[in-house]
Amino acid sequence: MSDESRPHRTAAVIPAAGRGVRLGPGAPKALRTLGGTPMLIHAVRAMARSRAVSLVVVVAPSDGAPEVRRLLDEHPLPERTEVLVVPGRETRQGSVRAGLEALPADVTSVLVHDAARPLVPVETVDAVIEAVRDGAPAVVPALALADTVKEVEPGKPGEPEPVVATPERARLRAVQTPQGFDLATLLRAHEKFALTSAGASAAGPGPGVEGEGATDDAGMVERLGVTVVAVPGHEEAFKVTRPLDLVLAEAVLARRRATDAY
Ligand SMILES: Nc1ccn([C@@H]2O[C@H](COP(=O)(O)OP(=O)(O)OP(=O)(O)O)[C@@H](O)[C@H]2O)c(=O)n1
Ligand SMILES: C[C@](O)(CO)[C@H](O)COP(=O)(O)O
Repeated sequence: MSDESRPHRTAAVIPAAGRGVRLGPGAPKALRTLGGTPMLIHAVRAMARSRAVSLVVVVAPSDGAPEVRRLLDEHPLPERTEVLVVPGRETRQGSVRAGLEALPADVTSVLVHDAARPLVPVETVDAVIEAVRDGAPAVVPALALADTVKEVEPGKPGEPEPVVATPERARLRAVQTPQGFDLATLLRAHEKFALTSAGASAAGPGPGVEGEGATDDAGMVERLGVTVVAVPGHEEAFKVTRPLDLVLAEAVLARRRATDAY
């Protein structure tokens, strides 16, 4: 819960330490370019565009912190924005934790934003921050789905998989980042996750969380029994995961540069 007597300070943690295996061979995903600029720099700028974010912690590939520091120095941010770089860990959640551990004591709320979502608009960032500052302990930007979703019994790759259920689409959302949190709540969630699971819990998932451990930070907060709320996400906040996403990201960026002096 947020302490009303403390002044707000919001930081953003950007996990950028992944390899980008699904994108195919090449440099670590966050360092690959989009419109000539590393994806990570786009993501950092997306956070810094919000006047409410005064600190960005970049979690670099474990052997790439000096290179990331150099890139950040070459792409300066508004003066109001401080940037720290820390080395990442083996899993996304480990990398997020490394970023949280670097936060100074005056930070009260935090955004966790994938470097792999370079084009999130500032309106989405601000909507998440506003909901946290209004008292929600955990906030996710989310979109309704266009496809029908089936639950299957996973089989061997390439083999038909039996469908076991069709969840009601109107109740489903695809969640994006930045996800926003009261910092104390997210720290508690990470501590519990690290203690109970070292990844995936032998005791099975907590309330409202399916299989494979938590794939996002809000999922870990759900395990505490704390309510997570969704605010409208944005189509352009999509995650660059596979090669086709890179084509779409280049097109969105080219359109912005042509129309918005981006
Ligand atoms: N050990 C890891 C793994 C992931 N990430 C970050 O978490 C975000 C979301 O992860 P994802 O899109 O899955 O990136 P990768 O893990 O790089 O992708 P892949 O699974 O295809 O290798 C990315 O910004 C990625 O850099 C991280 O900081 N540390
Ligand atoms: C955090 C996330 O972007 C929310 O949709 C997503 O869960 C990350 O998944 P990934 O497999 O680590 O890319």
